[in-house]
Amino acid sequence: MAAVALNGLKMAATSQAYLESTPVNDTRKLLSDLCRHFYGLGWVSGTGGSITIKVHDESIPKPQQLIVMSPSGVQKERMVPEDMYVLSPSGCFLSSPSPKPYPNKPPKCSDCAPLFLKAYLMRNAGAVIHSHGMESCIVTMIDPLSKEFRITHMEMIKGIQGHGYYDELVVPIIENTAYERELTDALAEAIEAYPKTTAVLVRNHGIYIWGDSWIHAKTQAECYHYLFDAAIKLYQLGLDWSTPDHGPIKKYGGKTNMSVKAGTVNSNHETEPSRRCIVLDIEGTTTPISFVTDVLFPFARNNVSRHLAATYETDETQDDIKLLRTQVQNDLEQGIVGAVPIPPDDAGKEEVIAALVANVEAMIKADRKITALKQLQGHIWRTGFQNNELEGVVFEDVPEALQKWHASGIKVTLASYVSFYSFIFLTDVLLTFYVVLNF
Ligand SMILES: CSC[C@@H](O)[C@@H](O)C(=O)COP(=O)(O)O
Ligand SMILES: [Zn+2]
Repeated sequence: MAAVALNGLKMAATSQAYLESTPVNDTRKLLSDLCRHFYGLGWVSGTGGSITIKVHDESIPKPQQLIVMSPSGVQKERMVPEDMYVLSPSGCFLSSPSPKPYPNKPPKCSDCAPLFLKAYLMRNAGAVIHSHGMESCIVTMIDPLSKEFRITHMEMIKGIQGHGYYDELVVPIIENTAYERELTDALAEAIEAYPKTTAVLVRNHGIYIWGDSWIHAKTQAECYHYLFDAAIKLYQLGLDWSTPDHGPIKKYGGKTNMSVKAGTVNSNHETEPSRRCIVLDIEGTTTPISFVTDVLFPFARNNVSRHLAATYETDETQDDIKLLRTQVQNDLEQGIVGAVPIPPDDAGKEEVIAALVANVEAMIKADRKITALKQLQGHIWRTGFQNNELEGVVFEDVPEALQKWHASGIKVTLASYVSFYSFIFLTDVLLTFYVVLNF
């Protein structure tokens, strides 16, 4: 007989015959098969992780069904049906594996047993999986102070009992301890506090997942791991997995609003935003190259004389002239084509400017990337922007991108081969963000 009546209920018989029955043996085999599969997924490597399944018997209510559990500290992918423990519903050992020769350790039931029993008792589970999957570990480390993992608007949430696509999935996180059994009370408290949850994360360790049956536990375990993996990848992309649109991670008052916040913890146990930076080129990135070649360069070339004449007495232009003199002197010594001597200052402003213009035109024609030329061009462009003779251009998606990155705490730096002054005056958008982000 597979079951006996007790108090009007049927419960698993503990006869040797039942312990050797097909349902028990099938469950032993199923458990070893699943563990081999889970090893392939990285859930039970290095002897970590564990699994337990109730012996399904239609004639026995689940709370009275026997429990099959994996042994402790063994190569989980190499377990065979005979290695399993069989326990009564209350956790008494009914069958233990035989010792194996050296180098195997003496058999011992999984250290997770008291935790598994909590899930059976408190949630009437049919199976419990304890995974050491890397994603279940790392997702608890992104914010070491977080007590929950939250995610929404992901199709795989539908694989978690009682959840739809639009629901927010909340998984409690408990703190790890030196020994697995010491997690028991915290796990029970989390199960109590989160009536909807079918899993509890253990920080820096892994996760316990249960379901009505082994299929349900496995399905959910796959969905949980998928969601943790997605969350980590979204985080690496600077995206917030916890919000419906999974947009850039936002910061309020220096803190992110993610349910598991980004960043590191400083000595005051405050989360600091992670340091991330995007360096944007101007030409061809924020701004069409044609703006530089067709507008900026011709403007500088056509306005050298006018600019020098209008600003000749200023310190800035005198500094530009000084740089040009030094450059031209070197060029003359090296026989650079187009270099012409610049008369001394007392030769008169017009003569000096005429020589400067001749040199600058030759430098532009030769497309020389020299500081003396770039500095002067930058000043000419700045004057052009200030007088509204030049108007900056950016691609249409630039303002929104800058806004998003800025809001998510990403530092944006602009770089240009043309000139410092060429880009900070390109548009109000670039100027605003340059000032906000760099000063
Ligand atoms: C790598 S050792 C991991 C164990 O300490 C424990 O966390 C674990 O998950 C497995 O326990 P076990 O007793 O082998 O079932
Ligand atoms: Zn573990």
